[in-house]
Amino acid sequence: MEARMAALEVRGLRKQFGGVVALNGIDLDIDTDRVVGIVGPNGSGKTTLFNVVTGVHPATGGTVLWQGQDITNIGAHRIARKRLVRTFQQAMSFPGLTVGENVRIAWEQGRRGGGRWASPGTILDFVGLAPLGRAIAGSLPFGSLRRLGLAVALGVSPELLLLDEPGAGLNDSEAQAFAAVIAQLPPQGIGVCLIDHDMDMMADLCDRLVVLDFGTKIAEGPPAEVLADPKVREVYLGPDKKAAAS
Ligand SMILES: Nc1ncnc2c1ncn2[C@@H]1O[C@H](COP(=O)(O)OP(=O)(O)OP(=O)(O)O)[C@@H](O)[C@H]1O
Repeated sequence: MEARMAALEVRGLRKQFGGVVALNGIDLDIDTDRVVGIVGPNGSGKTTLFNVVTGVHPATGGTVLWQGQDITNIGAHRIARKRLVRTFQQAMSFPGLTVGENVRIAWEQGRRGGGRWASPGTILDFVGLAPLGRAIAGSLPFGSLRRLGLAVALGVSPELLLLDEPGAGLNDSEAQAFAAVIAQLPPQGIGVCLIDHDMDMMADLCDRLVVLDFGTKIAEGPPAEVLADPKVREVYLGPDKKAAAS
């Protein structure tokens, strides 16, 4: 029987910035029917992984396959057109335009080659921004701006969405509401891979966690299993505190 391929297959991915090895041979499979979380301490290579997979930075070595095609180093715009889309920590939009106009621009881009949304309004409904469609984007409170960032990313009809710290800066109830929207993406056929430091949210939301440390994958699996792994506890708590906590 032929082995089934994951939508995104990362093999031996390496990235060096001068003498700094940010990614040290990462292997990763990601499907589009799941929420996969990437966690790890500051500087462990999470954002660099997103940047290299989506062509923002060239890889130093290794390969990235998307739907069976080698997309390593083909450039960020070509990768985004293949519906492998990332968001940045800073929500992006045209601040002088309305919320609806921002989403329409992305939706029109996504419609070329067959978008999944019937109209910009369906995206606004999905992310809970419909009542704010006529508001000027630049005037939105932070929580709504985050939703707009998601709506714009969804507008281009991703099959896999890479979200970099979507919960950063949100209060607890905003983060919970945002997580509830993210959880609805895989049932719509949109896979999610996200980076976040909020371990409670990640444990609730993710089907699988991948843990990076110094550019190396040190653990991967269901959240409860991964968070109980002594290697992971050591990375987060340190060897002394791990002993005290156990
Ligand atoms: N553009 C760059 N130029 C030089 N070094 C970089 C660059 N981007 C990342 N690095 C280095 O690569 C390593 C991994 O950084 P990265 O931002 O990927 O970590 P991270 O896990 O996303 O961290 P954080 O949780 O703080 O966002 C760090 O040592 C960082 O200083």
